[in-house]
Order: sequence, then C-alpha cells, then structure tokens
Amino acid sequence: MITLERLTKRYGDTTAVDDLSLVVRPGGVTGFLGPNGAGKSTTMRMILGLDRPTSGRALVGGRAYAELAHPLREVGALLDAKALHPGRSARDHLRALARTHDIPRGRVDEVLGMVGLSDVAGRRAGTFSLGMGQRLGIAAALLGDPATLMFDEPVNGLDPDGVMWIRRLIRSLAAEGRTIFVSSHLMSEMQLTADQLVVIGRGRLLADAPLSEVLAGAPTAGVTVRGPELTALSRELAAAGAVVRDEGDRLSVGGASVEDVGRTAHRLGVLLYELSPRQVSLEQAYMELTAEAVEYGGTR
Ligand SMILES: Nc1ncnc2c1ncn2[C@@H]1O[C@H](COP(=O)(O)OP(=O)(O)OP(=O)(O)O)[C@@H](O)[C@H]1O
Repeated sequence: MITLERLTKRYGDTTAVDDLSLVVRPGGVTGFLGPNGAGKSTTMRMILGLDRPTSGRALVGGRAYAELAHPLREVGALLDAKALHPGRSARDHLRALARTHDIPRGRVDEVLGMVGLSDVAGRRAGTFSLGMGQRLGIAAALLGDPATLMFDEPVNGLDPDGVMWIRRLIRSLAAEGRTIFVSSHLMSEMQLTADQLVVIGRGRLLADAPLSEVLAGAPTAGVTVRGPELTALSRELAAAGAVVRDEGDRLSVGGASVEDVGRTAHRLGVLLYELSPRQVSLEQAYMELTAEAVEYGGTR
C-alpha cells in the first residue's frame, strides 16, 4: 500500500507536487495520469526516497522509504529502464542488485525466467533492445518479490507484443494481491489495465476514483434513446434536470443514467427502440478532466 499525506515538493518557484493526499490500495492496478509536468515522476521519486518532500509524507506499507529495513523487498520500481550499467550482462546486473540487498542468488534466474530473458541473460545489457531493457528493468523491480510495484511509463516505445506482455504482467501482479501504481500517457492502454485512477494536474489531485466512475462522470457521458415518439419523454427528462438534445430519431441525454431514463419512459408509457449508455473513452474523459491543467496546451 502507498499512502501520500499532504505530499508537497517545491523546486524554487515551481510547485511540482501540491498537497497531495491519497491511498493506493493492494489487489488492483492504479493508473497515475496527468499532463506533462503534472508531477507524476516527482511523486514517484519521493515514494522511492529519491527526492525529499518539501512537506508531507510518502509511505510504503506505512513507512517512509528511508525507514524500510529491506527496501527492494517492500517496493520495486521501473522508473528509467535505461539506468543500467551497459557493460554488464543482464544476469550480473541482477546478481549485483541481489547481493547488495540481501536477496538469495537463486532469485535472479527466477526473475529472468519471469520476464522471458533467460536465453539472453549472459548478454551485455548495453546491446539490449528497448523492449529487452524494459524487461530487465521489470526483472530488477521483481527481484525482492515486493508487495508494492511502481511503473513509470512502462509501455513507452514498445511494440504491440511488448505492450500486451506488460499489460498481462501488471494485471497478474495485481491479481496476486500486490499494490500496483502505473503512470502512463496512453489512455487506451490505461483503460485496459487500470481499476482505479489517480489524475493530477499542476501537482494537484484532480480525480481519485474507480475507472468506471471516471468514465461515467465525464461531461460527455450520457444516454442515447431511440423511439418513434419521444417528445413527452424529452420534456419530462429536461424538467427533471437532464440535458436533452433532440437528434432527429433519437435523444441524447446528459446528466441522467439509463435507469433514470428507462424508469421515466416506463412511467410515461413511451415506446423505446433503444436505450443505451453512451461510451466515453478514457481519452475523452481525461481531456475533459485535465483541460485546465495542461501546461503547454495547443489550440483545441
Ligand atoms: N529537479 C528538478 N528541478 C527543478 N524542477 C523540477 C525538477 N524535477 C521536476 N521539476 C519540475 O516539476 C514539475 C513536475 O515535473 P515531473 O517530471 O514530476 O512531471 P511529470 O508529471 O512526471 O511529467 P511528464 O509526464 O512530462 O514526465 C515540472 O514543472 C518540472 O519542470
């Protein structure tokens, strides 16, 4: 579990993280989203003790990183996959990590197998492709079998096979009951991977809710209704506070659920041919959430 308590980080005049409080729970994938410069990496670095908060606290399993007796066994992270010693083999890289963190040597071959690098374990990490480097970074994160894992942009630059592999791995790690905190700019990927979303903008919390709630709460989410005669229904829904748009043979209804619309139609005895929730993509919901918090927005 990750707990942030009024976490704040300032660099001179820039407030990178601004009074952030939240809990990332085990057993699910929490997506960490926000525009460029929102403060995601800074937050992750503070959780890992790589940056000191100006005020507030970041805790892993109830403790600050510096207080963890065996940090790699509590929290694993993939922050920058290129931060490797290029001359070392993948196996030697992991062995060095295991040695300094009191992790049994046998675990190295185990994690190499988990990430599919057993066959190239003797090759120098500097010769690895981006995808292989990413797998090695994940092997390092898994080395201590930690209950909490953080991934910063894990699928950046990967081919579709690599993306699918990481998605499955992340889902299976969550299913084992671990706490998974993943940042990404790829909304379509997050929609497939995350259960819970934390969205920040300019260092501040914009949303902390289940994915389904973020999608349903988007202003453009709504209900489509089709039928031969919808005037009475339209009037009734509008009177109840819904935003109703007449689109010819259908109504587009905002601010009401399919249940609300179905109940009203039934009460009025209105015949319906279709009653369906309008799917909003996470990309759309995200754009609406973060519209005001984008640092360098183009014209939309
Ligand atoms: N070491 C630093 N010194 C000064 N400013 C910094 C430093 N690190 C980050 N910042 C600033 O803090 C803010 C948050 O940056 P951060 O890298 O955490 O954002 P991010 O959400 O990870 O962005 P991206 O999606 O682009 O990776 C930015 O305005 C950035 O310029």
